[in-house]
Amino acid sequence: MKIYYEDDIEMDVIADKKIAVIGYGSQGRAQARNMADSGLNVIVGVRSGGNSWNMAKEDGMNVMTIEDASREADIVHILIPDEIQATVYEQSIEPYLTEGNTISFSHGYNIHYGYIKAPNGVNVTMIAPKGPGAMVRRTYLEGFGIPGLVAVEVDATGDALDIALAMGKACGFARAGILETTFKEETETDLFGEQTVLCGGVTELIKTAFETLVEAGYQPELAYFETCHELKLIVDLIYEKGFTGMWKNVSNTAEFGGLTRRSRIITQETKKEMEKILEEIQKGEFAKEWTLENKAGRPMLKRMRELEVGLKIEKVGSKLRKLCGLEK
Ligand SMILES: NC(=O)C1=CN([C@@H]2O[C@H](COP(=O)(O)OP(=O)(O)OC[C@H]3O[C@@H](n4cnc5c(N)ncnc54)[C@H](O)[C@@H]3O)[C@@H](O)[C@H]2O)C=CC1
Ligand SMILES: CC(=O)[C@](C)(O)C(=O)O
Ligand SMILES: [Mg+2]
Ligand SMILES: [Mg+2]
Repeated sequence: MKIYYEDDIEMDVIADKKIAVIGYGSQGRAQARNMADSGLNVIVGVRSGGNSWNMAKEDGMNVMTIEDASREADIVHILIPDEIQATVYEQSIEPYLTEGNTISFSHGYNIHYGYIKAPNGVNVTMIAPKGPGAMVRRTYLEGFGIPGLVAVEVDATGDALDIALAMGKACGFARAGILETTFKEETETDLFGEQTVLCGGVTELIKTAFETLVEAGYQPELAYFETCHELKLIVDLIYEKGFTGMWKNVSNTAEFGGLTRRSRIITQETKKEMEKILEEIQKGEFAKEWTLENKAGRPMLKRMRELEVGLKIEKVGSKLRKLCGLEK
């Protein structure tokens, strides 16, 4: 395991390079601004006249079409949604690549599953934050950063790793540490983490606990505060102090109850299901399912989004977040 920090990384390898950030969404806006604020020559490549174009202009970025940015740049950092990267790459990026260029990602998905293949002579690298775009920007401005992952799939120029690390340092990731990995390991662990814990698992856990209390007749507002709102405060303790530190900060009652009951909630059955989900990721079955969903116009995702918005916890939560000023 190799972790790189600020002092391990030289910036001169990209000091005179043009870096095109393709996409100006969660990661694109954050990483483009961080790299520009770190003194790099950043171009934002987005669709002409769209919301991202206008936002990037308002942020004072050097904005071009994806084609022009890809033609102009030495490094093309692709930060558009995973499910459309292959199409946009084929139509608007690959035709403009030249020998010695680098294509760079913040998720290994399209390279790992073979949806994007780089031409000979082009580096393929990844510099990926382990956190959402908003936190990439916020922590950078606070003088710290989000931990990052770095990987090199193709090193055509002999300095692909140095290039990726310098980009990560410019984004602030080296302040927290950049861990060396592979496209395969990043892709499989990122998909697994977001499906079973970070996004999927945690919302199902909260939703189920909230519904259990409400169906038992408790006030929905109290159920929301107990099972959702307070979770951030507990996770912040784990983030800062680990399990042991968190247990030290809650009551002995909570500690005894939590330690004796948690394995009745996340059971051996749960572990078996996690192993099955990981296998689906490793075999490419999830990627195939996501590709088919997009080809069909995302019917399942649209339906699930409608159901999510209609959840009781969303209605109760929105009311309470507005009352305390968290939500506009
Ligand atoms: N969202 C996150 O916090 C994280 C995302 N990533 C990775 O970063 C990459 C970018 O993800 P996000 O920033 O979440 O994407 P996003 O969904 O926020 O990107 C939206 C942006 O992509 C562009 N875009 C959207 N549709 C387009 C189209 N059809 N043609 C051309 N441009 C289009 C627009 O500029 C738009 O603002 C992905 O590979 C993702 O897996 C990695 C770590 C965390
Ligand atoms: C924020 C992040 O790291 C995720 C959950 O992997 C993602 O947005 O894809
Ligand atoms: Mg992730
Ligand atoms: Mg992800």
